[in-house]
Amino acid sequence: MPPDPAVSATRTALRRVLSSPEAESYRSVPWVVACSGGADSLALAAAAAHEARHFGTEVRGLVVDHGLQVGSAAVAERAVEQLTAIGCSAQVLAVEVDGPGGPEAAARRARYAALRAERPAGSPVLLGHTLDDQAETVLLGLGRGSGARSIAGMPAVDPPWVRPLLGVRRETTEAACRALGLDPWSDPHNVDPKFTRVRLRTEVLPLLEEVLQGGVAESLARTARQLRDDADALDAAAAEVLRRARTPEGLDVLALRDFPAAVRRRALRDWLFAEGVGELSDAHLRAADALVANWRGQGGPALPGDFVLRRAHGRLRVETAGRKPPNG
Ligand SMILES: Nc1ncnc2c1ncn2[C@@H]1O[C@H](COP(=O)(O)OP(=O)(O)OP(=O)(O)O)[C@@H](O)[C@H]1O
Repeated sequence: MPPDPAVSATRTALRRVLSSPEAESYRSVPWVVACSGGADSLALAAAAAHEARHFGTEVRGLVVDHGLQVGSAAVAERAVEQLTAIGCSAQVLAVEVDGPGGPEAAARRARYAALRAERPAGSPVLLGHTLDDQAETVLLGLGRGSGARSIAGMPAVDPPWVRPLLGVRRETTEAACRALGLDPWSDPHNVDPKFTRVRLRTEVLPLLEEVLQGGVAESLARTARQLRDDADALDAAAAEVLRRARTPEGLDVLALRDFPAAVRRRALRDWLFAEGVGELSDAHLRAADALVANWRGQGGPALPGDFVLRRAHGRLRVETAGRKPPNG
């Protein structure tokens, strides 16, 4: 009997990503699947267990127990049971969740650190993000105005992370689990409207789908792919411009000036970052860029971390606020 269409879709998606040139080194090493016990990562694990036989490799499931919800250990054990039943070796990683930024951010940090540390050297870690997650990421990035990189969404291959299901709908992973007799865990957080993402998923996206008569999630995911290609090209151009503009005395303004603003600002952002200046806003970068492309002798902008950018003798330099060399 041919496999269920949802099961086929998850397998095809996985095969496609792991056959791509970017994933070449991952084909014959063990694959790790990060599994929460939810439908996305359980369907992913089942697809991986099936495909691994063709690739001549094996699958290890890692289930992170953040210990934040009552009964989390039982949820993790249940995920391990199901992973074992579909032919993966599996283990629970219990992590300590603390540090800045609230419990969600701390849990994410602890999860990724544990997965990275536990994976066999050279192995990919497969994550179950779906097309719906991608659409939500893009919409959130757009709404927050956080720049091309965040609107470009999550990449499919970002070593050691691999996201084979970015082109697969969440409803497909749920259908695949049903067809395979798996019993995914429903995270109560996924329906709690105190989380921004949940409201996006349950209120904003359905309304947009209705107003635009469907296809919104796919369109957002397509936008992400296109922007990713554009952002990659601009980043590569900026890296080359930056390579030529660096001098021991600072950044050569003339080597930057005639490039498009999108390239200049990226080069400036990367240079400032390398100089130890982070947390840059769009306004900071525009003010920095004005020193290059629209200079009328004005002073440079103050930058986060008590730094100031100055232009002198045709060079840009980052200085600690307070020092003031002659203009030039
Ligand atoms: N407890 C967990 N144990 C192992 N893997 C997990 C766990 N939680 C999430 N994952 C992995 O991460 C994927 C994405 O999960 P989820 O959407 O909940 O993450 P998130 O909190 O939105 O954070 P991010 O999108 O940054 O990963 C899952 O499909 C799964 O592969």
